[in-house]
Amino acid sequence: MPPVSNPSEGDTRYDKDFQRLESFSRSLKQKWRISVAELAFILSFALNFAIGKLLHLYSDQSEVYNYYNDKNNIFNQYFVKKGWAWTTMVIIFFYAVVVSRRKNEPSQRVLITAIARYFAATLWWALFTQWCFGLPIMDRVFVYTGGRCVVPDGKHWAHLFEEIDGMFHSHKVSSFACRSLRGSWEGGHDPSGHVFLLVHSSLYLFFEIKPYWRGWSQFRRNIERLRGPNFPAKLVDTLNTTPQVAAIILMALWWFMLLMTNMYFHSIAEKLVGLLFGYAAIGVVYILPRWL
Ligand SMILES: CCCCC/C=C\C/C=C\C/C=C\C/C=C\CCCC(=O)SCCNC(=O)CCNC(=O)[C@H](O)C(C)(C)COP(=O)(O)OP(=O)(O)OC[C@H]1O[C@@H](n2cnc3c(N)ncnc32)[C@H](O)[C@@H]1OP(=O)(O)O
Repeated sequence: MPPVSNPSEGDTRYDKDFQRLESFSRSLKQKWRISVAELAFILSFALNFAIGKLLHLYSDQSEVYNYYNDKNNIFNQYFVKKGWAWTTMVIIFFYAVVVSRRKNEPSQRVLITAIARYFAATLWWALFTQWCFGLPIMDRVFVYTGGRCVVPDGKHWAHLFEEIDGMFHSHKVSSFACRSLRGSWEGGHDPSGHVFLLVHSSLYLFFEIKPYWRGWSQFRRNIERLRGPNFPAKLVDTLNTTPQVAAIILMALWWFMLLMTNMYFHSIAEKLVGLLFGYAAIGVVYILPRWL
C-alpha cells in the first residue's frame, strides 16, 4: 500500500511556500516599490530575449527562417510599423469604457492623469523614434557611433551627401529618409526601434490597465460568457465589461513580434539598447513617482 500522506503536512508546506512568497512580495514593495506582477512582466522581456536567442541557435535553419523573418509580413507592416497608433486606439477605447462605466463617480481626475501619462509616453516614443530636435534619438546613437546612410545616387541632395568612391554617404539623414531613398544604413550601432516600441508600448498598456484589474478568475468568467450562440453581441458585451481584453490581445501580439525580432534581427547589443530605452520612460512615469 502506498504511504498515506498527512494532509496537514502538505498544507503546512504549502502555507510555508505561500508565506515565503508573501514576504518576498512585501520586501519587494518596501525596498523597490514594485509588485511581483510588475516585476514579472518587466522581466518577461528579458526572458523573451533569451528564448529568441536560444530558438535561433538551436532550431533547424529551415524553421528559423520563415514568414515572420520577412519584413513585409502583415503583422510587421500593418501592426508594428504603426504600433503607436494601435496602442493609442486601444487606450482610448479602454478609457472610453472605464469612463462610461463610472456612472456616478466624477471621471475628470482619472481622465486628466491618463491623458498626461499618455502624452509623456507619446513624447518619449516620438523623441526616440521620430524626431528629437533633428534626428530621433535612435538615429543619433547610430550616427554618433560612426553610422551613415549610403545611397548609389545622392546628387540631388548634394548638401546632405558626400561622394566617396562613387557612392553617396550621409550622417545627416534619418533612418526613415534613408529607407525612402533606398539607401543602406551602414556601420555604427543601430538600436532596435522594434524592441524599443514593443517594450515601451506593452509596459505602457500594462501599467495603465493594472489598477482596473479584478483578477484572473473574474477575467476568465467574462471570457467564458463568450461561449454559445450570438458571438458578436457577446463580444461587444465582454469588451464593455472587460476592456482589458483589447489591451491584452495587443500585448500578446507585441510579445510575439518581439520574439520574432529577437530571433531574426539586429545584434544582441542593439536589442539590449532598444530594451533599455523601452524601460526608461516607463520607469520615470510609473515607478519613479512612488519614491517621491
Ligand atoms: C474618451 C476617453 C479617452 C481617454 C483617452 C486617454 C488617454 C489617451 C490620451 C490622448 C489621446 C488623444 C489624442 C491622440 C491623437 C492622436 C495621436 C496619434 C499618435 C499616433 O499614434 S500617430 C503615429 C502612428 N505611427 C506609428 O505608430 C509608427 C510606429 N512605428 C515606429 O515608431 C517605427 O516605425 C519603428 C520604431 C517601428 C521603426 O523601427 P525600425 O524599422 O527602424 O526598427 P528596427 O531598427 O528594429 O528594424 C530594422 C529592420 O528590421 C525589421 N524588423 C525588425 N523586427 C521585425 C519583425 N518582428 N518582423 C519583421 N521585420 C522586423 C524592420 O522592419 C526593419 O526593416 P526595414 O528597415 O527594412 O523596414
